[in-house]
Parts: sequence; structure tokens; C-alpha cells
Amino acid sequence: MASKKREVQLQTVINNQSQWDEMLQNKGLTVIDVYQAWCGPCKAMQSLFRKLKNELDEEEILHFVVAEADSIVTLQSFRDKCEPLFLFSLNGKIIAMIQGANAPLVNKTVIELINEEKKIAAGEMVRPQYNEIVLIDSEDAGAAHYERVSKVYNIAIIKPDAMINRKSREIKEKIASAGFVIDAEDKTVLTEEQIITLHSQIVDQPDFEEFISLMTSGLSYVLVVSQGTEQQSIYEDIEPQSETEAKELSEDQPEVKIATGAMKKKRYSLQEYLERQHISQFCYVEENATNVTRLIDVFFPDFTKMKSMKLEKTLALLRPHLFQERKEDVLKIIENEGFKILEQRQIVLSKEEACTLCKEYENEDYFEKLIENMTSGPSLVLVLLRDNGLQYWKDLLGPRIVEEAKTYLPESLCAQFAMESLPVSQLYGSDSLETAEEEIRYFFPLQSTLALIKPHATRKDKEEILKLIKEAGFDVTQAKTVTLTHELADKIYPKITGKDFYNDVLEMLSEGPSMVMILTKWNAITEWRRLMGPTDPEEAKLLSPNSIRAQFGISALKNVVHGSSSVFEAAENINALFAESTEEN
Ligand SMILES: Nc1ncnc2c1ncn2[C@@H]1O[C@H](COP(=O)(O)OP(=O)(O)OP(=O)(O)O)[C@@H](O)[C@H]1O
Repeated sequence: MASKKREVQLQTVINNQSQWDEMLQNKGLTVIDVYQAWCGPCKAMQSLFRKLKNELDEEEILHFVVAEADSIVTLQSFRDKCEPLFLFSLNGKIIAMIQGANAPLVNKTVIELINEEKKIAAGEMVRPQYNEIVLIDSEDAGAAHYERVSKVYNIAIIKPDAMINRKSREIKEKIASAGFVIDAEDKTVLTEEQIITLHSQIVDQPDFEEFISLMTSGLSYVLVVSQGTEQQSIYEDIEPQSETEAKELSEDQPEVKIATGAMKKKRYSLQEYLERQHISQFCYVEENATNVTRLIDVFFPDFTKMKSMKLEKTLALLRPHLFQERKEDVLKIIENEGFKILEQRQIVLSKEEACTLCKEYENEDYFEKLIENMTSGPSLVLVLLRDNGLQYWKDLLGPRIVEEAKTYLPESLCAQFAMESLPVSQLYGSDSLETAEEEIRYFFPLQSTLALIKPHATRKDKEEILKLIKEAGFDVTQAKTVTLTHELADKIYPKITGKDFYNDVLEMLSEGPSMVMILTKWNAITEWRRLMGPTDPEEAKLLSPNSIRAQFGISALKNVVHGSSSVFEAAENINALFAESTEEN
């Protein structure tokens, strides 16, 4: 009886909506144990809450409550779930949740949030911008919301040294083969701000600058990782090191399953798993739910939206007459329908190419006329991206035969853009995802070029340039920081070794580290040179004001970036600087 009374004192009981709303008025942090009437609050965690309450001794800003999901409307999506769930409300906003009786994580989250509150109160830090977890919004959001609460995400960052040492693929494969799910990934050069967000607790340390330089020296892999289902997970056999460990394993850890004899099977956290695989030194792992939410917003701002989408690419083509006469009208529709144009080019199709694209009409009596039409001038070929893009484009196009389209679907693009010259649609779209991929690769083959961000670019310039590279659709397939020696410079610049400014170039390159990269996309050599702009920044400002050299260049010599000029030069340059890195990360 005594213990029951203590529990009530420890956690305020909330069992209706108005009590819930009142609870949201609490100042500081409220740890909410969401429970089901039929199974009661999580007993296992009460000793932790008592310890936190006593040790932190923060009556004013630390509160514990138990909330019954069945009688509180806001918690309706948590009804009938048998796993314990803890919500963290900070000054009335739910900013984190932890599923399962994960005591270490709950402990860490409470301590971190309370320490933050204390620092904010003392004026030592600015309140972080936490995103609120919306518990009920519209009915439509229900499914996405459930997804959000039912998964616990971790962030893993594979550091630049692992990328250079060709470890990244191995690490990703290991993570996946152990049953973890990689829900999102991005290969990127981290910015200073991102590193400060990741390692805020060590910013004051004397070697932090050096650490930033190391972490920004090349590509990192940012992964959002969730623990897969029980079935997907590989349970690793472990042998307890000692009797004490054996006892701890079986008593304290519910996920430990007893196998035969002294062998145990354990489902590890991501950090534990990486440590056991001896690869944790290559990765930064964040498991704290609050921090993970913050990092997902930093690295994947559209994460929730993207997860509910099925982004698909398709190839679209405007045949010559349509391209010549009504291109703008079609492009407007494409834009209004929410497509993103990833690539576009004009191309005069060869007879062979036209035959391949028009194969379905080869037995028709107008086939010859069609091929003649298709090869008569430039067509416009586009790569379109959209949620459910392939089918959406096909639906917009409608039937392929004009007569059919006019009779049954006059709204379709086939009917709207029909022209006397052809009995078939003036527009084309890929038939399936497989064909789309093949056709896109055919019309837009990938090309790589070597790019250099020269030593005089400041860290901020470098970050801005990397952002522009990404926005222009380049894939940074390799990146590293190197101080270019005379010998390497000769390999990059064989064409200007006789010029009177060549010694200045050598000196400028040897002044400090450059970031060297392999950039990949369709037509990469030309596209990168276009993005760089003319050699002299003054000329660039006049001719191409949005180019990199116009924005960041200092002089003809210090023009911040370099790019290979031809396919041959790109191959030579890449070989000179990345000969040993054959891995496609
Ligand atoms: N007139 C000049 N005075 C000083 N340095 C120059 C001059 N012209 C070129 N440079 C330097 O030599 C580099 C190579 O010159 P090049 O003529 O190949 O120009 P680019 O092809 O526009 O540049 P890059 O090869 O670096 O992409 C330039 O990027 C610049 O650093």
C-alpha cells in the first residue's frame, strides 16, 4: 500500500482530456508514460523516474505523469498498443517520444533536456528550435503520423576517413545485413554548422577547429536508420564474459533471449552493433530521440513527406512539330502538374532511335510517315520527376491514337496537342519503370569530370559552392582534401605549363588544401564549366553573374574553381587524383 501511494506522488495521473490540456501548461519538462487501461503504467520505469526526480531535484521544471490513452482524445492513435511509450513535453510542446522501456535512452533524454533548461534559464544557451510532434492532426495525416510514432530512428554518419578508406560500402552492408533498415541516406560534405549541431558538447575544446577541418575534408554518408522488425533482425550469439554478465543479460535486458546452455542471443542497438563489428570508429551515431528529430530536420527536411511519396522518374518526349510550335504550352502543363524537370535536351533522332521509340506502331501503314516525321528535326527529350510520376504522365498523355483520344478523352494531352501531321500522339512517355531507366540512361548517359575548389576559397565559400553543385543536380561521387604539389598540378594543368602565369598558379595551389571532387551527371564536363563561368571573375560578373567565379572569384588567378575541359582531360585528371579510389561509394 505504501509503495502504491509513493507511485501516485511520483507521477500525476491523467485520465481525461481536460487534465491533459492542463498538464500542457507545466513549466519545463514533463515525462509522460502513455499507458493502456488494461495493462497499466510501466512499472519497470518507475524506479528510474524516482532516481531522476531525486538526483536532479528540479521540482519546478521536471514533472512525471501517467496518461491513459483510452480516455484522452489526443492519445487516440496510441490505443491498443502493448509496448510502453514515453512522450516528452517541453513547455507544452511534445518534442520527443521513445517507444519501449528503453531506460538508458529515457534517462539520457531527461538529463539532456533538463540540463538544457537549466542553461537556458541561466542565459548560457539559446532555446533550440524543436519541432513539435503533432499527435492528432487531420484524418489524412493519421497514417503518416502512425509511421512517425511507431518507428524509432537513429542517425549514423559515416565519416570522411571511412569514405576514403573505402569502408562505407562495407559499413552500409553490415548495417543492412544485421536487420537495420536504412530509411534515408545522403552523401554530402558536412558543413561547419552541421558539425556544431552534431557535436555541440565539444565546441569549446581546443582541437575543435581541427576536428571541423577533418570532418569537412571529404564526403560523409548521413543515414537515417531504424531497427527492423524482429523477423528482419539478426540475433547475434554472444557468450557471457562472466557469471555476472550472464546474470545481467538474462535479468535486465528483455531483448536478450536465452538459447541453449550458456549461449545468449541479443538484439543490439546500432551503436553496440557497430562496436562489436569494430567499425564504430568510422561512424558517429545519434540515438537520443530528441537529437535524432533535430538532425533529421537538418539533413532531411522533407523526410516525413518523402516517406509517404513514391518518387518516380520517367522519360518524356515532344515530337518535332509539337516542339517547334507549342513547346511552351507543354512545359507550362508539366510545371503546373507538379513535375520537376531533371534534365532536358534537344536531339535529332536517328532513324534507328525513332524506330526503337515507335516500335509499337511498326505494323501500321503510317509507320514510314511517322519515322520520317520523327527524324525531320529536333525533338525535346525530358526527364521528369514526380510522386507516382510514371503513371501520372501516362494518364496525362491519354490514348496514343489521336482519334481515340479525341473521342474518349478530349482532355488528354494527346487530344489537346494533336496535329494534322500525325495520327498518333505528339508526346511520348516511358511504358514502365524499367524502360524509363533504360531510356533515361540512353538519352542522358552519365559523365564524370574533375572539379577543384582552390585553396583561397573560404570555408563559407566552399559550403556555398557545394550547395550550388548539389542544386545543379551533380552527384559528388568522390571528394577529398589535398594540397596540390607541383607534380599533381602539372597533371591537372598540362595545357598551361608554358604560360607566363603558370608559376603563379603553382604557388596559388600550394598555398593550402584544395577540395578535389569527381562530379557526375549527364554532360558533366560542359555543365560544370557552365556553372564555373568564365576564367576571369570580372568577365564572369558581366557574362554569367550567377556563376561560381562571378560570385566567389577574386581574380583571373584566384578564380576559386577548376574543371576539366574535355573527356580525355577529365579521365586523365581523375586518374591522377583518384587512381586508388575505385570504390563507388
Ligand atoms: N591571365 C591569367 N592570369 C593569371 N592566372 C591565370 C590567367 N589565366 C588563367 N589563369 C589561371 O590558370 C588557370 C588555368 O587557366 P585556363 O586558361 O585553363 O582557364 P580555365 O580553363 O577557365 O580554368 P581551369 O582550367 O582552372 O578550369 C585558371 O583557372 C587560373 O587560375
